[in-house]
Amino acid sequence: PAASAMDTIVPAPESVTPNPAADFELSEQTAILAPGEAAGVGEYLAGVVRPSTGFPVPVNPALPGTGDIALALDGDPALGPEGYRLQVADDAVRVHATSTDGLFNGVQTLRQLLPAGIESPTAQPGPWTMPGGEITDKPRFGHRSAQLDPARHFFTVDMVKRYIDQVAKYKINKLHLHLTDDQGWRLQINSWPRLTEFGAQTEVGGTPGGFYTQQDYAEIVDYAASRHMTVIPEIDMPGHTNAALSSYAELNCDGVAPPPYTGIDVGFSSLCVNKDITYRFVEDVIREVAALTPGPYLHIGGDEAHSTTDEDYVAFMSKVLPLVEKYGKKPLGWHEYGKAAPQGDAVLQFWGTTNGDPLLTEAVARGNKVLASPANKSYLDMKYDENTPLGLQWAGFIEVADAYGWDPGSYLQGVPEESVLGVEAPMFSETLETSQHIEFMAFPRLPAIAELGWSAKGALNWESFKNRLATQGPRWQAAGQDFYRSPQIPWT
Ligand SMILES: CC1=[NH+][C@H]2[C@@H](O1)O[C@H](CO)[C@@H](O)[C@@H]2O
Repeated sequence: PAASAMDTIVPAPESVTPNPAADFELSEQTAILAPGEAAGVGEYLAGVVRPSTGFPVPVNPALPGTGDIALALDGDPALGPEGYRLQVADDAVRVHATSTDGLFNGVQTLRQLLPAGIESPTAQPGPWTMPGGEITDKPRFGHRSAQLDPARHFFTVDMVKRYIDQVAKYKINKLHLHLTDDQGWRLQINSWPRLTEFGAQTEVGGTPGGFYTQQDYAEIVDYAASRHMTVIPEIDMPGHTNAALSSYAELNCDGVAPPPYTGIDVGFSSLCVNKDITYRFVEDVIREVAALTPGPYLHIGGDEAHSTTDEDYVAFMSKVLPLVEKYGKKPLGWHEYGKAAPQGDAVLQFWGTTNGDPLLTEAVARGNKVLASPANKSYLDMKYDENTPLGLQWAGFIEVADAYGWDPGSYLQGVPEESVLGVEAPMFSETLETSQHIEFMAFPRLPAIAELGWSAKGALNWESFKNRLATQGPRWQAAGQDFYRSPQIPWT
């Protein structure tokens, strides 16, 4: 077991210096001091500690005083855009950063220094003691992403917010939403209303589907931003488009709309590459989605276009990629779209079960970056083992040690670390319907992927990780969040 709670942080910080003589006790008198722009993070922290301690924990703009937790935007530039310095002394706690993102990351570490009960939504007995010492920290990769698939099974705005809060604890800073697929179109597009009026009616298994109005989507974007997370919307094309094709007969090459699809096969649908209306459709969708998305990326999918010839696929992508740029976004796509040789600032998301692909080497040569999400390491919808009641197994079983046992900076052949944008943990929802399902599959493997994205290469160590991960179990229990009690972890 760790000597100090300072040695249990997930993801592993860059440097930790415990000082047992300087424990800090959060008390009835503690205030959070958060001047100027730091106020938002101050209110967030107060929202974490008030319910479980029962203390008032006011948030003040005043300068630091004794007995207070102070958030200050006076960080050393060397901390970078997301780094922080956390100092815990017996009379005060300080978080220093160069940005509110850095303060937010420091607060995620600070909350892990408090006992597990701090995560409870109801008042718990104290004492609320934090171990003394100092932590200096910043991420290895700037892109650390979690993906949700509301297309196969629809997830409400509240379910998405719940997952945002759960993954933010591990310094995930991107949320990829797989908004469209064969089984459902989940985002209202004003210029093509039947996409949701008709195309959102159902889901895998034939149960009622659902969709996000543009206001719902804006609410998700704003909530994610309040957790310092950027939303990356995915409009999957030209394959995985049965929901759109069933909504508009004219989008089909033969002018006949297929019925809504509630199975889990892939590769049977394709937009009609040779029709002009296809590109009016795509441009309208990209225009509306880009206008709703403050973040820099728009994910255009591109996977499993088995009903589109390679020639047609390249022709399609060659017309669509300029539209992404036209509306001010950078293209992200599953790595097959490398066939269309996207320009420099495009990103290929690798989802293979091998150590790379020639398309990645070609992409690196063009100056593209690669987002690492190998399906046999990072897919949270894979079963843990043959007994897992939920999930798929096409990429193999993924236990926690598998999810942790690779280095994103060197795993992909022909992709040097400087070409790796970061990591993502996809979670496709063919078999997942509820928040409990999401939590059971995401925890404890999501924190493993989060550590691979955040911690220094030299800090990646299974013995250390599994012991630190073990201390997260009581925190998830306190929060009323489900997780899989992997036999690989010495749960505390
Ligand atoms: C990028 C990608 N395309 C496929 C593949 O991942 O596997 C997923 C299930 O694990 C499936 O839902 C998805 O449609």
